[in-house]
Amino acid sequence: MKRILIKEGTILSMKEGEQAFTGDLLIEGDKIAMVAPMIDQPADQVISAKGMAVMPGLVNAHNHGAMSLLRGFSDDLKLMDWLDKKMLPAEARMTEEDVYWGTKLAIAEMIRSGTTTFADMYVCMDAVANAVVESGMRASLTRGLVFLQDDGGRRMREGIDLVEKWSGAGDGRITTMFGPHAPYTCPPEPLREVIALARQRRIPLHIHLAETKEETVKIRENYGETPTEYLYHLGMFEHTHVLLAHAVHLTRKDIGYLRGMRGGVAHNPVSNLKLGCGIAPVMEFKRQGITVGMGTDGAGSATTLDMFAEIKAATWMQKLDYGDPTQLSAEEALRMATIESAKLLGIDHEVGTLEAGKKADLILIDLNQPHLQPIHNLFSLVAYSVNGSDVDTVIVNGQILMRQHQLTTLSWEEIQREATSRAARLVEGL
Ligand SMILES: CSC[C@H]1O[C@@H](n2cnc3c(O)ncnc32)[C@H](O)[C@@H]1O
Ligand SMILES: [Zn+2]
Repeated sequence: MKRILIKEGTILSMKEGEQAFTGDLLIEGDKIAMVAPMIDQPADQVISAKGMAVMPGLVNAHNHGAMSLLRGFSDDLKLMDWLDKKMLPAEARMTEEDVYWGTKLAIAEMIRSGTTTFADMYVCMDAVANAVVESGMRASLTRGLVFLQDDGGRRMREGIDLVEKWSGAGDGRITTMFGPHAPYTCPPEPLREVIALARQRRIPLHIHLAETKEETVKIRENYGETPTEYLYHLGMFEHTHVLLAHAVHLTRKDIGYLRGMRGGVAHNPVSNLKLGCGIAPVMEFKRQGITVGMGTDGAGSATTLDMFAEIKAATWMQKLDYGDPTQLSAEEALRMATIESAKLLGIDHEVGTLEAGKKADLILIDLNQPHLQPIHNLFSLVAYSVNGSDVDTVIVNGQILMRQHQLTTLSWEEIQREATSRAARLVEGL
């Protein structure tokens, strides 16, 4: 079993109530064996973390990885126009191979900016899973289910195939969910079916909820309810772990329906800002004891997959919304991007904090840079001043995926070549 010893780092464990301290961390195989001020043990590889922050890898709780091929193709549109007129036509041209290379492009970007786990909702999930297995990343995978046209059950079958074929693959790095896309693309009957299936098989659900005002108007026209009430009355929040992406437009009563739910909300601040969707009631969710994690959404809307940008945006949005800089502190935002997101994915027993017994998913951030000195408070520095490009080293499941900014499991030249030509073909004439 390989032993990696990380020496003299500034450790930000993200354990509740623990402050940063100078110390060492020992990895044995795929797990953290010890975190302490000084570890004097033999190791196969010693990494000096002097001048570096050592923290849990970031957990991106909502993404559509292969949409990185559509980054920058269509901006400054309303969500429904952006989706219906631009994204869906381009996605209709996507082959399995496009999804594979688009996902690899996303994974390369995520590793380079310190993300070690991502939740992905997309199509051609064999391609996504292969990209995850080969890269060494950790992921929660979902086949997105749009039920607007009858396809004879093909999409649902693909969702079940994903769960049966890939749960636990990649040495346990892959978990799966069922993914009804959104209230406005899922009528009651198929939604009831997928909820029943999730309950029967004990598989979580991943769904977009109340992202725009237009969605609330449409669902009221169709069903006479808010999007949250619609899901609640179909029984989605009973006995099922649910990951709700966005959750921007909820009434007080809606938030009440979520109280006590399993799972929680994946907040996507940059996408919400860029598409002008609104500000999610993050502080109210937290007050009601609802878990709130963080994601980027796809690069087609967020434009980058840098979770450090999301952390900043999340805090700024709450401060602005309340006109009060004490709202959503640096530490709270960092918790959302690590342990709270891990809870949403149902893997908080494995990742999200640095402690003995958990999987060795961690990042080293180079603090020896002008914009990261001096160091008064590490939570503040990491939340407000660090950028994704400051991440030096990334380890997932005990495997080094990036060392001194160099990817070790992926060929950037190959990804760049494939992504460039495929992206051009997807958008030609659209
Ligand atoms: C059927 S796979 C997932 C599906 O979701 C689309 N998508 C990407 N971003 C968003 C968003 O912000 N709201 C709703 N749907 C979104 C993506 O284009 C795929 O078609
Ligand atoms: Zn999304």
